[in-house]
Amino acid sequence: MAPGVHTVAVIGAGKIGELVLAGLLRAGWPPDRLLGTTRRPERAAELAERYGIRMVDNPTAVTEAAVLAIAVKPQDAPALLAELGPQVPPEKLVLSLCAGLPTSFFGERLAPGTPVVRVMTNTPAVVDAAMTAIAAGPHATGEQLAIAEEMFTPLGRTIRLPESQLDAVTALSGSGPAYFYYLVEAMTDAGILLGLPRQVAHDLIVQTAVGSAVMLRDSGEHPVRLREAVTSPAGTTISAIRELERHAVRAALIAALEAARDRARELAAATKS
Ligand SMILES: NC(=O)C1=CN([C@@H]2O[C@H](COP(=O)(O)OP(=O)(O)OC[C@H]3O[C@@H](n4cnc5c(N)ncnc54)[C@H](O)[C@@H]3O)[C@@H](O)[C@H]2O)C=CC1
Ligand SMILES: O=C(O)[C@@H]1CCC=N1
Repeated sequence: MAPGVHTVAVIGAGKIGELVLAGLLRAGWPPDRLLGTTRRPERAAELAERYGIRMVDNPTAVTEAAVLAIAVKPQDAPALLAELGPQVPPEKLVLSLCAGLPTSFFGERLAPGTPVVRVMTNTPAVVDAAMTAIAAGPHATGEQLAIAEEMFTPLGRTIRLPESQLDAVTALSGSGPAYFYYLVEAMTDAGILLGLPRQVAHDLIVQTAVGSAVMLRDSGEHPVRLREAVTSPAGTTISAIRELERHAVRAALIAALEAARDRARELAAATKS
């Protein structure tokens, strides 16, 4: 599919919506094939100026776009769908970028047969390094999944998964960048404790994170082997690893991701009350 064959409207152009619009423009989408909507007029003016795209109201987006990418917070989705759902003709493709909400949430609020594809991307989309998972809802065809894929592949990697795995994906890769930034913050603090200037500590950790990530991606080696190669007998690394184990960092990460998955489920459950 050539970029811009379909007009795409991002409904709720906040942080993620903006990343998608900017990424599609970088991928060659013509600005006149992109629309955005927001609640605040100042935000609409800012995006129109920054990207040269047309910011419209929600009903205009529904009329003019073939693909509606819903990027509001899950908590705002019920009100949005109450307003918009009855206006969406079933030949439109609805992409949900919302954490937690199953495609059935949209199915219940849209005309019967409207195709819905659930997408979970992440903020490294800003540097075309996103991880995006795509899942078909009941009425989405292979062709419609391919449209979602062709929109998100220029922003990084995409993977097709069953919808039942999307809450876990949200916990791992959707929220994932935050865990890495948290680790960088904590390791930078450690550098300060060890007497390094903050900027030096930051630069050391960022390049170490980039190098380690590229090695993980490109070497094909298991992370355990990569870690073992750093861990010399009676050396420095094993002393650090012993402390990580003593503080149950592995168990903390497992619990943290389980909590994120559970929160995704709660967000969906809250739309039923
Ligand atoms: N921030 C992240 O890293 C990720 C977020 N997501 C999902 O993306 C969605 C958006 O998240 P963010 O961009 O972080 O939130 P955000 O709050 O920055 O963006 C949401 C935007 O929707 C607008 N909005 C709300 N109701 C509207 C309506 N009725 N009509 C038009 N615009 C409306 C808000 O004004 C806001 O600009 C959420 O569902 C979230 O779960 C998914 C993956 C990663
Ligand atoms: O924190 C959140 O709810 C969103 C979804 C995934 C990343 N950020």
